[in-house]
Amino acid sequence: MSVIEVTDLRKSYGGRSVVDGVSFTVDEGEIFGILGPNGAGKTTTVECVEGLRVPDAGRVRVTGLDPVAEHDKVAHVLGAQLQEGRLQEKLTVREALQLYASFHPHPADWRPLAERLGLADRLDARFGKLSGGQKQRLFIALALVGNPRIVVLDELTTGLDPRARRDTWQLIEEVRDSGVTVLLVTHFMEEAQRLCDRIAVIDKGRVAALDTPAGLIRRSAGATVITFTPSAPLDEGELSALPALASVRHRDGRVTLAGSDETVNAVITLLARHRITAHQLRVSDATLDDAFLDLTETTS
Ligand SMILES: Nc1ncnc2c1ncn2[C@@H]1O[C@H](COP(=O)(O)OP(=O)(O)OP(=O)(O)O)[C@@H](O)[C@H]1O
Repeated sequence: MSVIEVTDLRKSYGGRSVVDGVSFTVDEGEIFGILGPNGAGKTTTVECVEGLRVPDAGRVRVTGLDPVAEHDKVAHVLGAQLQEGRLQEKLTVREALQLYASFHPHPADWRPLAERLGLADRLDARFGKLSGGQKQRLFIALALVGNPRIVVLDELTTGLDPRARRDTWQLIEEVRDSGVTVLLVTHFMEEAQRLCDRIAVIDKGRVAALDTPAGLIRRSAGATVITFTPSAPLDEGELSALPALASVRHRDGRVTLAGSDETVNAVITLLARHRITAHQLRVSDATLDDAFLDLTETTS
């Protein structure tokens, strides 16, 4: 069952189109990622879902509700993460949780929520004194305190160290496991690959691809990557004529080819023919990073 439906969403600022016909649906219980380069229109899209911006055209429904016309009802089913500047420095964790719980008709009990998010011993700490990771955990708690069915998290782990980021990922999985649908906006491929059931790659205001992380990798042109240091220079013309080749890169004497299994076999034959040895030969599957670059480059 879809809990979010976005159909042909459009939004311009000062005549410049930043969201240009975006459509996707989010199923109940999934972690749905919105991934894209800076300025792609990700935040504008999710803010239309939250009812914070009014679309120029298109249709947005959250559990069947219109986020603009029925904003109050949507605010109770959809929990949005606050942007950092929106919480007063002097507010304590307890006060923030109590305040946000008071906005909702059927709030969650904030005490076990604080416990679950590792904030139980920080209840009297002021917001301004929290670490980056603690602030992010508080934002998740505030987004969940209204007992929403859906939570929107935008660039949640930006600025966190690797450990805090991993802890936050675990929390997001726990939130999903508790039955809440997650709409996650992110820049980080690793984050999207690890967490998301499906991802919409947004580029220049359009959906460039929508699939599972594995599906996005499969559909990118260079799904297999082969890297080696040749014992003698290779002929560029012969390299670029390899079958199913998506890209060739040279760096510090190493050659990296993206393509398919066919490319791998052909380059090995080519090397053997020229009696060139491939040192430190590595063959690997492309990552979501490779797929992302491929997908966002080809839509220009
Ligand atoms: N209120 C506004 N008025 C004018 N332009 C805006 C406004 N909000 C966003 N923009 C512009 O619209 C474009 C898309 O912005 P948006 O924040 O949706 O992108 P994004 O994909 O979330 O980017 P980022 O990853 O950098 O946050 C950007 O070029 C931005 O400068």
